[in-house]
Amino acid sequence: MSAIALRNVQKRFGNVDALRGIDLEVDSGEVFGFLGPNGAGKSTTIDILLHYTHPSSGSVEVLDHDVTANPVAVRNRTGILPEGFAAFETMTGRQHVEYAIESNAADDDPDVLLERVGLEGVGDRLARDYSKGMTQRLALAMALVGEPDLLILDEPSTGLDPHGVRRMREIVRAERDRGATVFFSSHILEQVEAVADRVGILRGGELVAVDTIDGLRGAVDADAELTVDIAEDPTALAPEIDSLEGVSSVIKRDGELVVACTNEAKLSVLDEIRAAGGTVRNFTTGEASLEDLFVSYTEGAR
Ligand SMILES: Nc1ncnc2c1ncn2[C@@H]1O[C@H](COP(=O)(O)OP(=O)(O)OP(=O)(O)O)[C@@H](O)[C@H]1O
Repeated sequence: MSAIALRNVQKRFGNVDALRGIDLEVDSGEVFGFLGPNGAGKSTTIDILLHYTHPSSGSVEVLDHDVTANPVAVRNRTGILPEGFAAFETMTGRQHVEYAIESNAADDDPDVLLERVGLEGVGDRLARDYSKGMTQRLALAMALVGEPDLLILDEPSTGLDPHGVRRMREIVRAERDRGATVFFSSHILEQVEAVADRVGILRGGELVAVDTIDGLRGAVDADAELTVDIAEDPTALAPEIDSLEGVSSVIKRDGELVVACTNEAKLSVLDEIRAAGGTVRNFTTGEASLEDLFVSYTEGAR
C-alpha cells in the first residue's frame, strides 16, 4: 500500500518549472529520503503533499486521500517538521508542545515528548530563546504529537549537533517500527544513508533516481579509489597507468599512487605496475564516497 502517490505532478511558478512531471510512490511504513541540491524542488514537493500549494497538473494522493479534495484529512494524520520553524514569541517550549497536543486533540504527555527529543529540563524556558538546534528539536517534538501515520520532515538535521543528528535517526527508526511512514528531505546523502530504506534524487524538478543507496551505487559507474604503495618512485609509472582503460585519474599523494578507476580496472592497474618493473608494497581500495555519488546524479543541476 502506498502512503504517498504522485502522478505526473508539475508545478510552475511564473516562468520557472519547479517540478517537471514527478511520478513517485512511497510505501506505507517506509523511510524515504528525498534528496536534491538547492532549488531542485524538494520544498515545493512537500508543500504540494500538504496542499500548501496546488500542483499545476497531476494527481497527489497521501494516506489514501486525494490531497486537493481532502487536505484536512491528510494533515490530521501527518506530523510536520517544516523548514525554518519559528517559535511563538511568548510561549515556552512545553507550551508549544501543549498547543500541538490540543490542536490535534491528542493525549500525549508534553514532558515525555520533550524528553524524547532531548529538551528535558528546558521546557519552561521561552522557546524564542532556544538555540537553532533546540528549536529544531522542539519542532520535531511537535511533529511527533498524536502518533501520526505519516511524518514529513523538511531538512530535519538543520542546526543539529552530532548528538541531535543521532537522536533524530533513532526517532525516525522508532517511528518506522511503530508503523509510521517517514518522508524527509535533505541535500546531504550521508544523513540519509543511515536511516532511509529508499531515496529519491531530484534534479532541476525531475526525479532522476529512486532506489536504495546500494542500488544507486550499482547504477552509477562511480569510480573506486585504489591507493598503491610502490617501493620505487611512482612518478614515471603514472602516465602508463593513466592510459589504461577504466582509469580516469592518477595522482601522487604522500608518495603513493592514487588511482580513480572502475572496479574492473583495479587488477589491471596492479598488473601494469608490476609489468613496468614496480614493486607493490601495499594497496588499499575504497568505494566512491556518497558525496561522489550525489554529485554524479545531480551534476549540471539547473
Ligand atoms: N513561491 C515561489 N515563487 C517563484 N519561484 C519559486 C517559488 N517557490 C519555489 N520557487 C522556485 O522553484 C524551484 C524549486 O524550489 P524549492 O524551494 O522547491 O527547492 P528545494 O529543493 O527545496 O531547495 P533548497 O534545498 O534550497 O531548500 C526554485 O527554482 C525556486 O526558485
